Amino acid sequence: MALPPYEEIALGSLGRFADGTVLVRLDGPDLVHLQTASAVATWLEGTPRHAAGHQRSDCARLLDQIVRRALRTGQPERQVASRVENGIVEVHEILALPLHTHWGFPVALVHVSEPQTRSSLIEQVYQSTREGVLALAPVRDADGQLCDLQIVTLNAGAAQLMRRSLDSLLWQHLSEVYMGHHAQEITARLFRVVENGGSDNFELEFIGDDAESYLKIAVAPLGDLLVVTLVDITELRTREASFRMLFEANPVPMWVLDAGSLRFLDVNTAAVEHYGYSRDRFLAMTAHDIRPEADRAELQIVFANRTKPYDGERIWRHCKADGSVIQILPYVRPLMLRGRPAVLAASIDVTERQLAEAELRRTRSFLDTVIENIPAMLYVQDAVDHRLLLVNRACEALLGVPRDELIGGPSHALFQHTTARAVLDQDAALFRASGRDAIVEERQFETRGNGTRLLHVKKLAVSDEEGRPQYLLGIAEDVTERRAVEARIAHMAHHDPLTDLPNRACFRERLSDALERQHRHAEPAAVLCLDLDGFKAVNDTLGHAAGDALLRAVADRLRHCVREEDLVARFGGDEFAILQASAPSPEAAGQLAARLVECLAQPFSIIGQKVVIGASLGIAMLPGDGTTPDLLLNNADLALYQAKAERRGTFRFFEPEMNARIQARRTLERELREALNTGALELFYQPLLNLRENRINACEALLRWRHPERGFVSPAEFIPIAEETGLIAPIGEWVLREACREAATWPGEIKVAVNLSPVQFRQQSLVPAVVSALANAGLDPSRLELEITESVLLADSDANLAVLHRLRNLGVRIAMDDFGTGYSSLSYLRTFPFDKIKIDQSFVRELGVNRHCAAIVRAVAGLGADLGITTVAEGVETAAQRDHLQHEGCDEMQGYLFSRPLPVADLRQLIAATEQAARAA
Ligand SMILES: Nc1nc2c(ncn2[C@@H]2O[C@H](COP(=O)(O)O[C@H]3[C@@H](O)[C@H](n4cnc5c(=O)[nH]c(N)nc54)O[C@@H]3COP(=O)(O)O)[C@@H](O)[C@H]2O)c(=O)[nH]1
Repeated sequence: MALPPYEEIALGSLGRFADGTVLVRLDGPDLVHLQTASAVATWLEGTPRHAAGHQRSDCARLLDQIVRRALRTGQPERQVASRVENGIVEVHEILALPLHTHWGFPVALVHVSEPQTRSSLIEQVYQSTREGVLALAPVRDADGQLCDLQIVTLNAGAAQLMRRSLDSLLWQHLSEVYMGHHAQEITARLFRVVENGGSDNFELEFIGDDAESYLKIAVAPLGDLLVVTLVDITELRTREASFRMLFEANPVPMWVLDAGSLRFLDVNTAAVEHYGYSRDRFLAMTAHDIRPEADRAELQIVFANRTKPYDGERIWRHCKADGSVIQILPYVRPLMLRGRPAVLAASIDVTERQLAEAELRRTRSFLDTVIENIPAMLYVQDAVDHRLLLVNRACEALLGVPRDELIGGPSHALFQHTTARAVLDQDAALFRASGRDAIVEERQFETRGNGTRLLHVKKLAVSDEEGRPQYLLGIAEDVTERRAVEARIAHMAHHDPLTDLPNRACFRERLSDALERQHRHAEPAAVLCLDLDGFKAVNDTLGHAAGDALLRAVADRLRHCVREEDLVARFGGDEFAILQASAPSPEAAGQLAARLVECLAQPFSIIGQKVVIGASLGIAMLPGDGTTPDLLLNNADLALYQAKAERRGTFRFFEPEMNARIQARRTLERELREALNTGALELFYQPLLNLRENRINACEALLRWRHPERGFVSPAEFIPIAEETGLIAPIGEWVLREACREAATWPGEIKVAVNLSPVQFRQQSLVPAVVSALANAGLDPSRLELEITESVLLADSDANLAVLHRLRNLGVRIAMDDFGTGYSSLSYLRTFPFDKIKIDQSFVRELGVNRHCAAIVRAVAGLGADLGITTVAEGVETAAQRDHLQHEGCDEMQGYLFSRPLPVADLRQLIAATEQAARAA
């Protein structure tokens, strides 16, 4: 574009300034030089116009920048620019002025001044460097010997480092310059370079007037001159000192190793103290030496392949001087020391930490084992989302769900909907209470894999430091079986195992409740004590299995006889009790007792046999007959005792006087037991006179109890007691032995008669006892007559008949006593071949008074004669009775008329007298 004359005129009007100007236009993104003065073109390194593709000089770039800045700001821009050419530095001032023109595009007028200064670049560098540079010229004496050095040039840096002005140092002899306490050493080293050539490098401390500094000094010859370079290394030295201090005073064991040989180059005090090796010993060792043999190869590999510091990557083992091995975590940094690669290592002893961590791991493992193996289900769930975080093995087993399915799932999903809802509500309540109270409960859970289980659950809320609910810890024990066993044990503790009826303890509790109700609501009730009649015989004859079966059958009947609100209990043996609740009156209790008697009197079928027993009952009413369970039971028992004593198969109400009566009876029982042991029992004998020959045919042994206070106690009084208490067995055996022994002393034709109780037939020992008595006495069996009553054949007839046959087979004679008093006396004569019939004394007594009795006596005497059975009349007290009996054909008589029962000595006399009289007749 050709410049319009106006611009040329404008430039021309600048006069000599125009030589240093350039007019620049902004053309789009480019700057176009419209008019460039030749001086500026030269300044721009001979590139008068900027052309695309040309390498732009620094000056052109500078001009470009300042123009753009001026055009952008619309303000004049000024800058100083240095231009280096042939080692000469020219400094120009550049001024850019934005112009307002009518051309419509931005134009700037730039003025580049004449060089303001022109200087040598070397000189500038030499003067501006902070390093000191001096040139020293040798000074020789008259002999040509080097005696000093003279500063022939120095830069500002040298003057500053020597803390003097440049002018004061220039041309000075070195000997005149203060160089501190190293002056001699410095001079000597400089002289050596002058004399020997070569170069020298050294460092020294330079102490000035106010501060000390460290200089690194390099000396090199330059022709005849010495060039000395001074570098301030004070900062470096300070850093080194700091490092040294950090290293040495560091509480962490540290050392520096040669990277190649791994030899210790330096160790700090902490290392010496911690490892126990002296510093010298350390410095004589390599890093291998402080490691166990087995770890050394690995160390070598690590150092050979290491590309980066192995900071705390792994634990190493180090050996201390005392032989102990420690675990350390190394932190290693590579560095250069004295020109050689080295490593700085810090070793943190983590032995304690490792031990603690190992202990922690062990503890954790132990706890894991405990948690895993406790037989209770243990789980932890998140407090917020209820997800299970931990479950143990028992948990899996109990729920029947694998752990993987449990963890992460909501705890309530384990249960059915209703249970889950209740569990959630309960957990929420627990967290609301801030975990102050644990929840303990037993609940039935419907598990996914194990059906319904009864769990004893304890739940604890675990909160964070701020008290926010964090976890819920649950411990649950499956108590399904235990509770069942406990219930069974509780049942057993309160029930009789044979009949499953409540036992005495349970009865007492219920009786206590009944008393309480009676006390509060005046509810009457009755206690009925029941004892089976004839149970022992079943047990003895049919065996215990039959006895047990009978007791179970009795229990069933009793259950059916009472109302639901009543209670039937078994106290043991054949003792039962009934608590008749809300018994309206003694009549109602009596009706129940009668019903029970009636019910139990019905035959039982036990192991294929028909068994008939009975029951006796005693009744005590609440509260009149006692205000405590024990008293009521005791009084009902007294009533039962009375019932049994009077007549079996009946019941009695308690009466206060029973107590005294029964106490007396119990005293008698105790004394009878003592009598048997102390020899207070003895036998009297009453002769049975042959009515035809007037001779003694036999003598009946009649038991007597010589009581120390009461005198003779009648057998009619104590035999029933002996039968009830079982004492009849030893007493009966004693009578047999004693009677046989005595009879053996009598004339040979006189027999001895011994009474047998029906109870003795229940003893398996009866037959052996008879055999033994006969054998011991040496008595012929035919001289022993055993008297039995109808009752022997009444109960257990088959078994007792069998015993009778066995006895008779021994040769013993069997007599039917009290004949005529029973209902079936005659039929028994058909049942068993009796040897003798004793007509009961009640018939004899009425002879001559009651014609029926005479008829009966006649009939029995005739029957005996016809059947070949000896007939005896008992209780003959008068001659008329004797005559009558003699007339009717009775064989023998027994009674006071001839003789009362006599002590043995008297009997012997009577026998002798009778024998003598008979012989005389
Ligand atoms: N099992 C056993 N029973 C025995 C034994 N010893 C006796 N007894 C039975 O005791 C009952 C009472 O006997 P006891 O008081 O000895 O009375 C007997 C006679 O004393 C009495 N008796 C004899 N003669 C007369 C008389 O003329 N008048 C009169 N009032 N009583 C007289 O009769 C009793 C003998 O009766 P019994 O036995 O029926 O022959 C009694 O039942 C004895 O059986 C024993 O060791 N074991």
